[in-house]
Amino acid sequence: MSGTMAHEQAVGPAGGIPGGVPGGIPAGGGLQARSGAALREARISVRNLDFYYGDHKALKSINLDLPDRQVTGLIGPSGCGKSTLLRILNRMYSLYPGQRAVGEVMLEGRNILDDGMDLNALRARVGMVFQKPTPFPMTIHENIAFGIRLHEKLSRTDMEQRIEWALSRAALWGEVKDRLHTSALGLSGGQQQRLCIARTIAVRPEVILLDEPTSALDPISTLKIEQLIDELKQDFTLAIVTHNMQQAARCADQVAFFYLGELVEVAPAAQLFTKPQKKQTQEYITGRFG
Ligand SMILES: Nc1ncnc2c1ncn2[C@@H]1O[C@H](COP(=O)(O)OP(=O)(O)OP(=O)(O)O)[C@@H](O)[C@H]1O
Repeated sequence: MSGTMAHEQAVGPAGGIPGGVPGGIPAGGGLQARSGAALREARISVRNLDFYYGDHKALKSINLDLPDRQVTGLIGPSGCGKSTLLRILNRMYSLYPGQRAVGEVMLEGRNILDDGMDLNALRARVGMVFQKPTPFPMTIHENIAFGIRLHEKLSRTDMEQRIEWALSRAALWGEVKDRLHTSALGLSGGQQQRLCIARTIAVRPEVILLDEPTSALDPISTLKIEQLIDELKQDFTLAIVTHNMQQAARCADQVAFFYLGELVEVAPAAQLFTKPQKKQTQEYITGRFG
């Protein structure tokens, strides 16, 4: 992902291997997966999806539903295709010639892979937050207003209300309300990541994609983002890529395990972590391979 990431971050509308390393789950022990609610109806349905980087087929026949206003965790070893899947869900890959998706990604009855899809509108509906916080080099206020202006024309009052709403939903308002017109680059890493989440929320998306959103953050900032994810699912459908299985267990209602471009297993989090159906899943979550 790294080579293309800076470009993708700039155009965003609003925007290891765990075996034996932190994030791996010891066999049979210690995991508190969300045992929660039954999975809801799909907000996004992926059907028979293949993806190509030139001749390289990076995803093979993926079928996956993202349940409405719930969190789907995407896990699997490095290079298995997790980030690639996220980049398909808001057509980020379309920025690059030679990258191609075949199949269906249905959002509200429409295949977003269709040629006629309005990509600007799609990226407002399906927002993305990246691994490294990526505030624009402008004020906190402008960081939020910039994305809104790409999609909507709001009166001054409505704009101010929307900015406050987005920062509040991202659990940042209290910390920044007195410094809205100072540079976003003066915020801590964790605050910057919440600002990026606020920027994504500000255009009122239906779906929020998070690509390892806490891997650059300290444990306290990580906890805040995880709490935020839990709150955001009241209104938004979320998908989170993570290498940290405890994080997947804490945050996700449903977990999908990928390996070598294939979706090996998808299940409610508690089930996947306690009773995986596939040997590869079992081996991965217990840190026996990566
Ligand atoms: N721009 C690219 N051009 C060619 N191949 C790519 C490109 N980006 C990713 N790939 C390949 O596609 C496959 C899936 O990569 P992807 O980044 O989706 O994996 P990932 O599971 O997100 O990995 P990580 O956890 O390390 O971020 C890998 O084989 C990778 O080398």
